[in-house]
Amino acid sequence: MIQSDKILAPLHTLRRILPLLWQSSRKWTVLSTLLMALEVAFGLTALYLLKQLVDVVTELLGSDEVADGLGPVLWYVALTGGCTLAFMASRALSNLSREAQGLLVADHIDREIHARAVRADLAFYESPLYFDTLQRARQAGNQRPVQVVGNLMMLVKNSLMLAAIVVLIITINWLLLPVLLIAIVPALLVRLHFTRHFFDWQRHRTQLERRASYLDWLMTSDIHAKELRLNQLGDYLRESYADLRALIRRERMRITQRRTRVELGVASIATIAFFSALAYLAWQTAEGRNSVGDLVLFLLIFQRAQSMGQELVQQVTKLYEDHLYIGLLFEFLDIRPAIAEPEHPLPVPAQSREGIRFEQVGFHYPGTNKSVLCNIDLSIRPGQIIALVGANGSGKTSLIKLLSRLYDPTSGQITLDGVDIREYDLEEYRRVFSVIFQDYGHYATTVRDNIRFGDIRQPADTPSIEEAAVKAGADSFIQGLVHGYDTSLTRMFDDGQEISIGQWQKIALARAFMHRSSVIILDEPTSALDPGAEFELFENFRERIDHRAALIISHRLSTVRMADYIYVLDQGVIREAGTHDELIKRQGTYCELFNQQAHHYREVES
Ligand SMILES: Nc1ncnc2c1ncn2[C@@H]1O[C@H](COP(=O)(O)OP(=O)(O)OP(=O)(O)O)[C@@H](O)[C@H]1O
Repeated sequence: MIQSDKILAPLHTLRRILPLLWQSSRKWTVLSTLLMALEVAFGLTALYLLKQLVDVVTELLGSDEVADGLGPVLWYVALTGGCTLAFMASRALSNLSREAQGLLVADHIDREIHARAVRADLAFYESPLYFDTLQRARQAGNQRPVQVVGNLMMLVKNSLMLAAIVVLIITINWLLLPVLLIAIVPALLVRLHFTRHFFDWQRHRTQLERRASYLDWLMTSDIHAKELRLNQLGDYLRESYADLRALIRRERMRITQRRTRVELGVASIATIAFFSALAYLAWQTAEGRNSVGDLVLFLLIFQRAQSMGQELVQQVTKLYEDHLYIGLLFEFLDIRPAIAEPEHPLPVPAQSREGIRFEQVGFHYPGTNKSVLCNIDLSIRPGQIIALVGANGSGKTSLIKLLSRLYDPTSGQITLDGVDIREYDLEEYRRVFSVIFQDYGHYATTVRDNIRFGDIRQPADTPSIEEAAVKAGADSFIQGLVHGYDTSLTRMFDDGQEISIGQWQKIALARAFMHRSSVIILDEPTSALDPGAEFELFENFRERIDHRAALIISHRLSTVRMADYIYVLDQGVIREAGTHDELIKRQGTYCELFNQQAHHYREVES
């Protein structure tokens, strides 16, 4: 059963490749298959005609009517020449169409990989398995599906030619057939074995390769360039990289050396078999049981058969390898997000009445069992400004991730107007929010696009971009840039300009203001802003956000103070909740934190 599964697996791969080729480019798929079939047909016909020509010439040489026989000879010459020309033309066109098809299929596969990557659950990025699968899919290469069809055609062609040669060998002496098998079959088995072995090794070694790529990236990217120089990490990283590469190289060489030894053994057996056959034929010829012609034919044909067999072995190995690697590609393409659309999604209410409620929500990250949030009850009513306060690691960002459905709770539920948010259309639901995370994006594109990414459905020239920048306090510095809103940011491409971290944060704020969402979520929105900018942002915050609801995370309690309601998180649990005045009166954690910060300022003042 297992064996038959193994044999049928390449057929299964083929069944998946064909629709992929068909989806990528119907026209080129039909054309290149047709041209490849023509190439094979003309190639075989030309060979057959050549054989006929030789037969006719041989017959003619033996007859007295040479002049009469010239007609058919010329006829065969013309036919063979025409066929050879047609073979060359179809081969050239077939190569051309395969190349065109290859480019389209490669782009199609990239698109499919990107489609999976942008929809994959956030949880995937937290699992090394995701990166391994992605790396392997990339390793598989986007040209393989096209190669498979080409290799398959060549395999058919070579098999037919080998079959013809086998028939010829049998006509000399059928006992020579096992010799041919000894020359081909063990080599095939050895190749298949080592292809699988190498594939398994590579699969097993994906993380090591990724670690090496990571070190390479550390040494060559700009992100760590400052620390790398100041902490003089260069030599350490180079050594670590060299050690990893040496380990990978050693393991690989070990496999290659073993393969070379076994292949040499197999080739020696084939050679011994060949010379034994030769000796046998020579003996038979000496005994008069074979003609000298048979002996010469054997020498000529057998070598041809052997090289044909080698090609065949290569093609079968290649097909097997393609099947293994394409499996890796499909492994990635088969990834399905767990945060999925419900079967019958509900439309999100245009105007929320009750707002959002967390009801006894608990959460731990996939693959861990540490509880990050526990029995959370929290509500955000329309137009209400909520603040979340808590020490590092208390679960504030995780709560936002649940709210924006980047993860689903492990217990309890979150509702919008009384309906579990898992019932809503996912994309529509996510549009309820505009979020800036602490690690917001720095996009290497224009200022305009950096802001427009907050609501990509808007046109590039929408005045909303400038309005959002004004609200975020970013407009004045943007006007001062060389090309204003059309300035390209980061130094990654020509004409790009770098800006300060605080300026990046203002652009991220503008991005959040760009989208006319019902709820604005800001995770540490002012950590890099100067006090003046921060004061300006929160001075008339409610008007700035057009009286929409907001959820703000901040360690600066001066910012938190203006919120309508404050939740204090501690180790994933809500310890206190209330307005600023209520919490101060309670004299709990919030009051203590607030007094610590206020005391510090008072000290500075005095
Ligand atoms: N992707 C993750 N996978 C597993 N655990 C995580 C992940 N992200 C955060 N955690 C854990 O969850 C807990 C809460 O993290 P979270 O980022 O929500 O805290 P936070 O309150 O936002 O902290 P900070 O104030 O430092 O931003 C921490 O103990 C952290 O180690």
